Parts: sequence; structure tokens; C-alpha cells
Amino acid sequence: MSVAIHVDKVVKKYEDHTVINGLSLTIKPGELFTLLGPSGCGKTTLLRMIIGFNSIEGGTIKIDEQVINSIPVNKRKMGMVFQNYAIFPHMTVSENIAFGLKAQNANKKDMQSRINEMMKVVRIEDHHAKKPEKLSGGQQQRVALARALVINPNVLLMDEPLSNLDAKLRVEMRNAIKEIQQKVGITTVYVTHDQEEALAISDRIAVMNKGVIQQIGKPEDIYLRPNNLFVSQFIGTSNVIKGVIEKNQDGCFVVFNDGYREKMENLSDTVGDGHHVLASVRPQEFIVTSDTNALAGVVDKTIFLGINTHYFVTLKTGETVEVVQNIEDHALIPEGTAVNIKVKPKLINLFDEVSEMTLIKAGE
Ligand SMILES: Nc1ncnc2c1ncn2[C@@H]1O[C@H](COP(=O)(O)OP(=O)(O)OP(=O)(O)O)[C@@H](O)[C@H]1O
Repeated sequence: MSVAIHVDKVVKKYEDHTVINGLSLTIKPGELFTLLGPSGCGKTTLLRMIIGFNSIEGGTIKIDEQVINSIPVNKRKMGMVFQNYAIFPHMTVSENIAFGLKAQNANKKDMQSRINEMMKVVRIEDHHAKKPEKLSGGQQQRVALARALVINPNVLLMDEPLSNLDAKLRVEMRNAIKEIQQKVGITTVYVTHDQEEALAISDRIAVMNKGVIQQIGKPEDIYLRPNNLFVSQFIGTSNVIKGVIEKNQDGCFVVFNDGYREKMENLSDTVGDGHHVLASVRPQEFIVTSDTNALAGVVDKTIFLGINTHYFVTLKTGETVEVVQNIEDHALIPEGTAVNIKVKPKLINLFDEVSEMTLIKAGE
């Protein structure tokens, strides 16, 4: 049975420096939950509080109904995989995996069948007699994963497990981790600063900044409807353009600084006439058009990347935006060309200029 993790108003202080001040979240049984955020935002600190390597200065952490604040690490029934694998160089693959079990005093026959089963799950059985130096980074990470899982933990914690791998192996291993996690069905907390990795692997993501949760949601929700400007900037590429709301009997419009106006159907009721906004527009949310009700600009740079072409366009207002167009829809636009670009109003996000919080109606 998978467990839930309840983090309730936790506080972490390193001497007089408060890194996390009253953070709450719930991780559901069996889900792969990712803590995502820039370096230094407190992801590892929170992970170490869950496993018990860090003390907790306030609040509670519960596994199902049990408060675990003062339960020692070795009694928490959690497995952890680190960025640097932390497998023993002098032991073979199966000896490394056996290590965790030995500490549990399991009997020899049970131990061997459990090790074999785990090696199969992570697909490392063909290498069982090899020492780590004969394994690739991805294979070493599979051993680390098997060693963490062999003790049948309630929770699996992974701290930047793919950072030491090259780009191709990272993609292969993130698929492998997701598959293994689903097969085992274990509640997993995964830490990364890589937004693409988080989108690819997670059931849900918590985006953190400066020790504070900015948003928790499914990858697609966080990507499509970020709660605030920080999340929209951190997940994927976003252009930010200033605008003002015009509200009249015909509806609600966002008017950009050069006069281009676009009707917005999904703004929250609190948005009023004259409201200063920041529009966050992903490169693929622009359309190059012959319409003159559009942002006028000049293509500064054209980068052809096969299926898509990226254009850097300097607008009349002086802002530079990145525009991505599918090659099937457009002939390549040479540098120096004057262009008009519109936004796709259903896809873009608007934020309050001061609070930087979303102005899109919930659920739209
Ligand atoms: N042992 C420690 N003593 C004092 N300060 C610490 C300690 N560990 C972390 N910090 C501080 O706490 C903050 C959060 O660090 P943490 O390692 O949790 O961030 P992170 O989001 O995991 O970043 P990274 O991705 O770089 O590891 C940072 O300001 C860091 O300097």
C-alpha cells in the first residue's frame, strides 16, 4: 500500500537564517511529485527534512497519519537516490544492491530472490557481477535505484538523480525512472531544477522560489496556466509584453503599447478598465500576419531549426520577442523583414503588473 506525505507549515532554519517558513503540501499515495525551482530555493532542504537528514524547526511532516518529525532516518522506511549515485566502487552490482538488505538482517534465500527481482525491475541483471567502474552513468544510476528500492521502502526520494548524465542518457533514464516508479507504485519525491525533466516525469509539480511554493499542479496545468509571472518565466520560454485593459460594452480587451488590441474572453471579474498588465506569451503563441491590428516589428534574427523556425523580432515599442513558427505554415522570413505579429488570446496569460499574479479566470 502506498502512503501519503503531509507537510504542514514546516519551518527550516540554519542557525538564524530561515530557509523555509511555514511550507505546506500533500503528496498523494503512489504519485511522482516533483519539487522544481532555481538553485538555492530550498528543494534539497525540504527533501532532507522528509527523509530525516535535516531537523525541523516548526510544523509537522506526516506519513499517512503518523507524525515523523522525531523518527530517526533509519526508522522512516525511505529510500534515497542521490545525484552522484553513492554506490560502492569495490562492490559488484548485486553486492551493492544487497547492502541495504543486509542491514535489515533478511535471510539469505529471501535476500537473493529480492535482489534478483530488483535487478530485473531496473534491467541491470545482465551486469550483476560487474563493479561500478565497468558501468555507464545510467547503469550506475539503475543500481542506485535498485539499492534504494530493495528494502521495500514506503517513500522514494530522488535528488537531481540525472544531473551527472549526458543529455541523451538523461532522457533515457527519466523514462526508465518513470516506468520503474509506476511499476513499483511507490510514493516518490523528485527534486530537479530542470523544468523539461519535471514536465516529462511528474504526476504533479510544486514550483518553488525562495522557500515558498508558487504553484502545485499537473505539468500541463502549470505550463498552460501559470499562477504568477515567476512560474510562467521559469517553465519554458515566455515573452513579457506590457499592456492595459480596456473594458467597454463590447467586452474586455488587452491593448498593447503600440495600439494593437485583442479581445480577452477569459479574464477574471476583478479586472477593470485601465488595469496595467503584463502579457506572458510563449514563442509559439504568436502568429505572423498581414493584419495591421498587430504588433509591428522587424526580424533581427532568423534561426532555422528544422520543423520550427525561431525569429527574434524587435517591436516598435523597443521590446524584443521570440517567435516560433512551424515551417509548414510559413516560408522562411529573412532577417531585416518588417513583420506584423498577433497573439493567440486563448493561450496567452495576463498578470497584474504590480502583484504579478494571474488575471485569468480559474478553470479557463
Ligand atoms: N547546511 C546548511 N547550512 C546553512 N545553509 C544552508 C545549508 N544547506 C542549505 N543552506 C542554504 O539554504 C538555502 C536552500 O538550499 P537548498 O540546497 O535546499 O536549495 P536547492 O533548491 O536544493 O538548490 P540546489 O539545486 O542548488 O541544490 C540556500 O540559501 C543554501 O545556501
